[in-house]
Amino acid sequence: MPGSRFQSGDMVMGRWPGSSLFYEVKVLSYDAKIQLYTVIYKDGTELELREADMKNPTGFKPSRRSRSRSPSRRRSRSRSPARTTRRSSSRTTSGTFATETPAARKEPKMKEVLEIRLSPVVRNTCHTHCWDLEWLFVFECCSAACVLYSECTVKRMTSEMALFDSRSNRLPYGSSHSVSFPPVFAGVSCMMLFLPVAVLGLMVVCSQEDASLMSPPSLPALDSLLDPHVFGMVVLWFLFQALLYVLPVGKVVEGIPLKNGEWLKYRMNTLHAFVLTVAALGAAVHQGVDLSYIHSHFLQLAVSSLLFSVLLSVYLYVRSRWAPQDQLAPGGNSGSVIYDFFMGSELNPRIKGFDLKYFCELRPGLMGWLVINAAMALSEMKLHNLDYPSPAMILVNCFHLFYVLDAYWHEEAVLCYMDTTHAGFGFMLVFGDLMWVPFTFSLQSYYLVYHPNHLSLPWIVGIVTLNVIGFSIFRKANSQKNAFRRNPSDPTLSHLKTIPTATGKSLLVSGLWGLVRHPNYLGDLIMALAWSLPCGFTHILPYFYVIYLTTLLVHREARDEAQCRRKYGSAWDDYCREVRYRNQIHSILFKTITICKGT
Ligand SMILES: NC(=O)C1=CN([C@@H]2O[C@H](COP(=O)(O)OP(=O)(O)OC[C@H]3O[C@@H](n4cnc5c(N)ncnc54)[C@H](OP(=O)(O)O)[C@@H]3O)[C@@H](O)[C@H]2O)C=CC1
Ligand SMILES: CC(C)=CCC[C@@H](C)[C@H]1CC=C2C3=C(CC[C@@]21C)[C@@]1(C)CC[C@H](O)C(C)(C)[C@@H]1CC3
Repeated sequence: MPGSRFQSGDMVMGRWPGSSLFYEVKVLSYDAKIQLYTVIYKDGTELELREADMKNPTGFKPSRRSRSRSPSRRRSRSRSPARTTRRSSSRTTSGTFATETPAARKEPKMKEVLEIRLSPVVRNTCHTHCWDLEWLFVFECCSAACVLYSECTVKRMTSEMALFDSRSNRLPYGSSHSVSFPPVFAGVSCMMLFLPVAVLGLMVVCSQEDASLMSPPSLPALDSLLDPHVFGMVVLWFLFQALLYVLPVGKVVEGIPLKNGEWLKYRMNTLHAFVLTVAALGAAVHQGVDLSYIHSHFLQLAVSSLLFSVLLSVYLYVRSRWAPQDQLAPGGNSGSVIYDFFMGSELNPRIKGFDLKYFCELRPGLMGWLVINAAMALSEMKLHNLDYPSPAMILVNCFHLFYVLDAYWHEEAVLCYMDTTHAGFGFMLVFGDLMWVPFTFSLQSYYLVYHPNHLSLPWIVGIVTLNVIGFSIFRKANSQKNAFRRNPSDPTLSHLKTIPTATGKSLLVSGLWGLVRHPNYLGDLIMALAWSLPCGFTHILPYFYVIYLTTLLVHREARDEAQCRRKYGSAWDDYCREVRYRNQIHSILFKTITICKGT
């Protein structure tokens, strides 16, 4: 391998992506064009690494800190004869550094080939301009949050295939699925603290005249943040939406089959609920209720939503302790309180027929987001003495409204999304649905209240066109896949080319799914960009949503690829050969993120 530092066959230390841990790897090849080494870890995991993520073993001083420090790890070791054996064998063979990769610890039986590409280092980053620093900062935060979110979910999803102790539904001790996997355990704890603080921090910065992440925020008094009156309003909002959910209107459909062969029923009435909410709010405004209260109490509302999310998560955790085993999410009882609290144990927690996860995913948060947007438009008019909201505010409001209405129109499809079918309902999703969605997705309209941005007609046309393109891709891709999954022999889909798999399901290889893998993510990202552009280019903050979604979907895509490869085996490889492109925006942005992380 001329020109490269390491030669094929060399044993070196390679960084495990997303962590600071190094493991022994063997160099297989080097691609000079993309400057990446293909390496193989001891458990068979093959990855592509850049040179900066590889070190010479000579003089390498690894540490075992992360292993020995994790209390949960210590606990599970001592309880687990299997782990003791494994540990001692790994210690004797590994010498002074870790030889098992996290993947091996997670899934000892299955060797997976992850498609993670780390990009070559580009050293000329521009740390001089404040805007660039902001980018870097937001990238860092988002990548950290989303990597951890993904790692947690990967663990949960891969554990579906693990052998469960049939009586307790605990993962077998010593199995790779124990929650002591250090980045996950530490990640869970950090995320629970970091995410709410991040949301509040973004909101504070957004309300400042200079909404730069680099300027010191003027922090509000802590005791002003929790207002019992505002908390009461949050509870009322939740109860009002719950009331609309149980109204006997709208058709009832069956979800996907559960482990016990049961089919849960769901009432489809989000659109009815939306219309009734608009009517109720219209009546309230007519009666003199001032919606700009939402703007003036924005932080207090977020803190109350956080408190509500915590209380709901505690309730979910406690009730999951008594839940029958067949109602738990895959790997839903890991044995770690903190992990189960965060990830959620029950798959579909219900109170009688009231499905808490399905309700939270679509209603209080998404509808709350729209109400916040409307309140921001009113506040903008009030603050700047306008007869109408500004064009930028109208665009942002319309785009978001359209996105949510689309989700409601295709409500049934949500029953098949990964979060509904696989994820437990715990703090992560509760917080995501009730705080993250309404308070970060509305940052653009909040930003515009204090930072008006003039849009010329060509810009408006350009932005609307971009949103239409993004939406068309997003909708067409999701509809094609959903229709195909619902009824593969639908005559209207007979023209689509497919690849059969051993599971009996087929993979679409034509239409949008034949052009690029995960075209739905691409459409979502293009829309996200169109939502930020009305806010101009003065600050990075309105682009938070694009950055969040990119990082989330990049990892979601990597996770889904790994999962599909395991599920469909060689048929998936055939699909990848046939559809060579992954979502290209992902690759570019993922590379940018890793470059930023590496510098
Ligand atoms: N706004 C936001 O914050 C977020 C939005 N989203 C959006 O939610 C939507 C759903 O996302 P998500 O559930 O993650 O993923 P997808 O809807 O893309 O589902 C992935 C699954 O689709 C199936 N699949 C993949 N390729 C093919 C193919 N070629 N033919 C047939 N089936 C295939 C596989 O499942 P199987 O084979 O088992 O059917 C795979 O596991 C997306 O549009 C995404 O953009 C997601 C997260 C956050
Ligand atoms: C970092 C962190 C707290 C992550 C939590 C992630 C959740 C906020 C998102 C996971 C998947 C989501 C989806 C939507 C909203 C965001 C969450 C909950 C969604 C309901 C938005 C509307 C779309 O049309 C959708 C239905 C496709 C989408 C489904 C996934």
